[in-house]
Amino acid sequence: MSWVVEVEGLVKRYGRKTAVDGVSFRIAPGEVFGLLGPNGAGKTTIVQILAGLRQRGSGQVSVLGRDPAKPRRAWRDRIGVVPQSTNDHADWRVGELVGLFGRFFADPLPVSEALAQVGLADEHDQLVRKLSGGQRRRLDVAIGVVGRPELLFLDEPTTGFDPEARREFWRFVRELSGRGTAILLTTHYLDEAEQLADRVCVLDRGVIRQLATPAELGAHRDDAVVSWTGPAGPEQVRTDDVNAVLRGLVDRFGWQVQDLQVRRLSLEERYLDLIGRSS
Ligand SMILES: Nc1ncnc2c1ncn2[C@@H]1O[C@H](COP(=O)(O)OP(=O)(O)OP(=O)(O)O)[C@@H](O)[C@H]1O
Repeated sequence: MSWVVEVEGLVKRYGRKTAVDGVSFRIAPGEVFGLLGPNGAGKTTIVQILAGLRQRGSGQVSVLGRDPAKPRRAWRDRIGVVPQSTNDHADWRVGELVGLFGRFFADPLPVSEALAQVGLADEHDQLVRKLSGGQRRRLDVAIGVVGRPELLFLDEPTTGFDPEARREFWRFVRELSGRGTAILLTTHYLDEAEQLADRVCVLDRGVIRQLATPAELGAHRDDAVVSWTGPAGPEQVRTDDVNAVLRGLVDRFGWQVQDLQVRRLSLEERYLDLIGRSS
């Protein structure tokens, strides 16, 4: 297997702050790889290093078979980057702008096709400043895919989207990966990673807490939450021994335990555990 991305022992420091602390992972062709983590986890730093936009401190990195620290024109043609925030280009028309970026690539998509892929076909002649927030973000993505990248970096692509726009965008990402594009997606949203990613890398404070498929991430939820209403009001405990908790409750209240509920730990709670922010 030839990996699209190979990262081994990546470290990046900004002054005395260690932003990325010994991270290793690989991305396969056509894979959607989710980098999930809270603010400051190191996601953008990793994307920038892999996209050749920032120098690493130490470690080995190979992207499409090359070291991104020494980017070449032909290599850049094979990747697409949708950064977290982009310049505005407010007075450009949508189609002109995508066409301009397309000219940087050897074999760009026709503008109409790039716009159609992100659902902006009808906005070809629209001024960028007249687009909604969600439409602008889709324009960023059209610019990211116009060069037919083999690997696309999407840095928090759906921040500010309404639920419908997010679902549409998710459909687009699935189509793109279905056509063979590998995608590195950074996100704060657990549901987005769960929906889109073949594998999810949970990152916190520069360290990988877990690297697993979404199903595996959920499968580790051994703990349960038992809740009831006692004399002082609602109470709950987390436990890996539900029977012991239930026996304790019966000892206290007899068989009249009010509002008794037992549920599995949610994926969200599991994620918060992983990043050390227990609910
Ligand atoms: N240019 C910089 N100079 C100094 N520190 C930086 C710089 N860029 C990032 N950092 C710090 O490095 C850490 C990781 O930042 P990074 O932007 O990579 O995280 P992130 O996971 O992308 O966060 P967010 O979700 O908020 O975008 C943070 O503590 C941040 O403050």
